[in-house]
Amino acid sequence: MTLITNVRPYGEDAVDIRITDGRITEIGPGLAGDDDVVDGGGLVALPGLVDLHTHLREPGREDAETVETGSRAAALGGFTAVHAMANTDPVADTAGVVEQVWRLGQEAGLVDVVPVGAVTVGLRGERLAELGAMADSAARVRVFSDDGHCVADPALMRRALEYVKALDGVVAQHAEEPRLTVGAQMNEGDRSARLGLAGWPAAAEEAVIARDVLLAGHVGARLHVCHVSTAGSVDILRWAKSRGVQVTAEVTPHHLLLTDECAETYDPVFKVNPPLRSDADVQALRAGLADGTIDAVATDHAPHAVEDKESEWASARPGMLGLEQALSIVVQTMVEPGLLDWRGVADRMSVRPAAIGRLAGHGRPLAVGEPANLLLLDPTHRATVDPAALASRSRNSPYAGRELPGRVVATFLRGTATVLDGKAQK
Ligand SMILES: NC(=O)N[C@@H](CC(=O)O)C(=O)O
Ligand SMILES: [Zn+2]
Ligand SMILES: [Zn+2]
Repeated sequence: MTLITNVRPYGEDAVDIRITDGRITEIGPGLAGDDDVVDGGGLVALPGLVDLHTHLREPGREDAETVETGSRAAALGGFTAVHAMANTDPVADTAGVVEQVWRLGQEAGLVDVVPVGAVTVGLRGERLAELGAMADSAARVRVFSDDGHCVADPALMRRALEYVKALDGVVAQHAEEPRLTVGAQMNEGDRSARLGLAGWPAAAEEAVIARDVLLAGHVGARLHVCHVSTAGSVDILRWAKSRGVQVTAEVTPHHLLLTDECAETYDPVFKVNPPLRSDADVQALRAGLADGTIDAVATDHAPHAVEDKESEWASARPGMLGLEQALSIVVQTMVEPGLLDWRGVADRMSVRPAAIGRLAGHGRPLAVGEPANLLLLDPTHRATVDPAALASRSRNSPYAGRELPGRVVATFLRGTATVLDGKAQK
C-alpha cells in the first residue's frame, strides 16, 4: 500500500491518494494509515502519460536504444505506456517480432511497451503485412504504421484502411509524398535556399493528409496522422473532422517549440523528419492542440548512435530524443502560456492517445477503482538539460543546455513506483 499525501490531482485541491493492489482505493483529505508515504506536497498528479510514437530500436540497433533503456527514459518522463514503432531490424511486420518486443517490455517492467505493427512487408510499400496475425498475437496490435516511410500508394493505403477497420485498428500515417522530398534536408523556404539545403515542402505532408482523410472517410476507417508539422495540415484536419471523418493526429514536442531557425547552426541534432518549420507553423500547431484538432502529443523519440548523428548535416540521420523532456516542453509551450490546463494536458498526453491505441488500462481518470497509473510533477522546478544525464542510450537531444520547467518526481505503473525522487527504480 502507498499513500501519496497532499498532492493536487489535475492541479486542483490538495488531497491524499491511497493505492492498494495496483488500484486507487481512496482519495480525500487527511487519510490515515501506516502505508509507504510519498510526500506529494506542491506536486501535481496526472494520469500516466501514453506515447503513440516511440522508436526503441530493438531489435537491430541496440547500440542506439533498447526496450529497457527506452522504457527507463519513458518512465522518467512520466509515461506508463509507449507504442514502439515498427521500423526496427528486422521490421515488426510479423506476429513473431511484435511478440518479441512486447515480451521485452514486460521483462523490463517500467512501462507497458505496446508494439506497432508495420502496414507493409519490410516497410517497402508493396504488399500488406500480416495485420490480422499481429492483431491476434499476444502483443494485441491495434496501431499499424510504416513510420519512417509513407504508405504512398493510394490503392495500398485504401486496402490497409479496410483491413484495420475490421480489426478495430488504425493506420498511423507518416505523411510524406516521397516524390516531393527527394534529397530533402530541411523545411522548404527562404532559409533553405539561403543555407543551400534541399527543401522539404509543406505540400508534401499536406497532400498526403488530404488524400488520406478522403480515403478514410470513404472507407469509414480510422486514420491517425503522425507528427503533423504545418499550419496547412491543421486546416485540413479541422475540415476533415468537421465532415465526420474518423481522423486523429499528433504533434511532437519539438514541433511545438523549435523552428527551422535551428538549421542555421548546421548542427544535425536539429535534423528531423518532418523538418522543423516556421514560427507561424508552430503557432498553428499550438492552437490546433489547444482546440483539440490535434488530439495528442507524441514524442517521436528517435535515438541515434553518435556516428549516425555527429556528421555533416546531409549525411546525418533524421530524428531526435523526446521521452524525458516531453512533459516539460508541453508545460513551457502550452501550460505556461495558458493554452492548456492540467486536465487538457491529461487529455492530450494520456486520455486521447490511450483511446487511439485502444489501451484499456491507461488514460483513465484519477478516481477510486481505477488502475494506479499516474505521475507526480513539480511544475515550478526548472533545470538545464544535460544530454549526458539522460537515461536514453543515445545523446541526440535538441534541448541540450536549455532551461526547462517541470520535473517528474514519481511515476507509478499499476501501483508500483517506477520512478521515485526523480530516479528510476530499476
Ligand atoms: N522522425 C525522424 O526523423 N526519424 C524517425 C522516423 C520517423 O519518425 O519518420 C526515426 O526512426 O529515426
Ligand atoms: Zn515519421
Ligand atoms: Zn517516428
